Amino acid sequence: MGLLPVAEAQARLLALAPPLSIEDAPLGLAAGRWAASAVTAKRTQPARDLSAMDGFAIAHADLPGPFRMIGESAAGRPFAGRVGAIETVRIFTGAAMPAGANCVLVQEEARVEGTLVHLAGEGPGHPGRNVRPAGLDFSEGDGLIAAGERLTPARIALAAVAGHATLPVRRRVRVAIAATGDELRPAGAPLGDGDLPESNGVMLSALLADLPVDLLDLGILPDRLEVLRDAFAGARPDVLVTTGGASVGDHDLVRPALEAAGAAIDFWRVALRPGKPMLAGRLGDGVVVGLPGNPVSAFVTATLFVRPLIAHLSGAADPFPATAPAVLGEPLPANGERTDYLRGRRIDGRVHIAAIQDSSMLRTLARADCLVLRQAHEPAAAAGDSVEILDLA
Ligand SMILES: Nc1nc2c(c(=O)[nH]1)N[C@H]1C(S)=C(S)[C@@H](COP(=O)(O)OP(=O)(O)OC[C@H]3O[C@@H](n4cnc5c(N)ncnc54)[C@H](O)[C@@H]3O)O[C@H]1N2
Ligand code: MOO
Repeated sequence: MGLLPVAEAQARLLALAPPLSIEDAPLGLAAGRWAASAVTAKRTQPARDLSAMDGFAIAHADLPGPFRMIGESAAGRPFAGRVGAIETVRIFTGAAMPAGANCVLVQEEARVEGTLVHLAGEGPGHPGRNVRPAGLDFSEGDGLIAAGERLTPARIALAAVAGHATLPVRRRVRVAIAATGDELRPAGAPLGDGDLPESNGVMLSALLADLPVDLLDLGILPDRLEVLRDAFAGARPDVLVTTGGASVGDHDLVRPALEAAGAAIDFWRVALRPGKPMLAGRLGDGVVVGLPGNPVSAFVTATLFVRPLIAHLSGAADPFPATAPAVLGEPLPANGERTDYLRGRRIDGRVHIAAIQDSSMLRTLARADCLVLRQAHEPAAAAGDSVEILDLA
């Protein structure tokens, strides 16, 4: 198997499984998920003409008044009668406009004497002034959220006011995470000679925290084929994510262990730096993604592959991270055959590239606020050139 171009690998990964089944989620549990079908308005908003201000509902033709106050309209308590000639109704923001009135005199421009209201300012300039007409926001039957759009806080609120208590979403994704490597110990545990605190598993959990996942931590697995095989075969999640053991060394057993567990590997090795040795395939009814062990490689491949896979399974129409243009702070050499994601940091509007890009170095990753994308075979770039970045901030 040669090196697969990144975009091709991403497409093949998503093709391994369709989005998960649909369920109705209460609004409070729908946030951050994706609409599984189009959401339309069950009602018109506002349902009728409402006042946009606190003041007095009048007929514009009756200006300059004075007006005789005949009642009150508050939000939720509309005035039942009708505003006749040079009459007014005390009205509050969000309250229904009474019949016969077509604008609102704001209270700052009114002087009240008993039941008489005098104009004490410019007054509403035209009929309809300070009134929100019925249907200003949307009308019953309008399409509000498209299938595949993320349910942001604003869309949750929109759905609520459109009359929905639940929204159609894909079920949550069950994700199992396994770190592999004899040298790994849980963070904070005592370390023997050659031991290393485990960091990829906790990084992955953190990286997926804003996605609709139920995480299953398979912990740290040793470099032993049978142990790996049994752990991989037993988990049965929607997505199994492994880290480490993906390369070609004698102790890199993830691929053979997955195959022994019954996995069909779809691809191994991507034209990507960092992250070349990643693999993906099907295991049982789920998808397995094997990430490289180097911490920055694991981060980059999780960002480019695991998060988009979870978004895709959750019904996202646009599952891949967005890139944006930025101005390069220093020159970059021509790129080789692998698409490069360089740790960068924006200072005064220019992006500066960390001098050493070794994929073991977490401190440069933690300091980076973006990844600078260099396409395979991209020519050298000068300071001031535009580059594409992936925002990490
Ligand atoms: N002869 C070759 N050697 C290597 C190649 C190659 O093509 N030919 N590829 C290199 C590349 S690129 C990468 S990336 C690494 C990835 O290899 P593995 O996925 O097999 O990763 P490991 O060997 O298991 O670990 C690499 C490194 O990362 C540390 N590690 C692993 N897991 C964790 C974890 N959960 N938390 C923290 N740190 C972890 C591990 O201790 C190693 O230091 O292979 C190159 N080699
Ligand atoms: O791809 Mo490895 O991730 O270059 O270090």
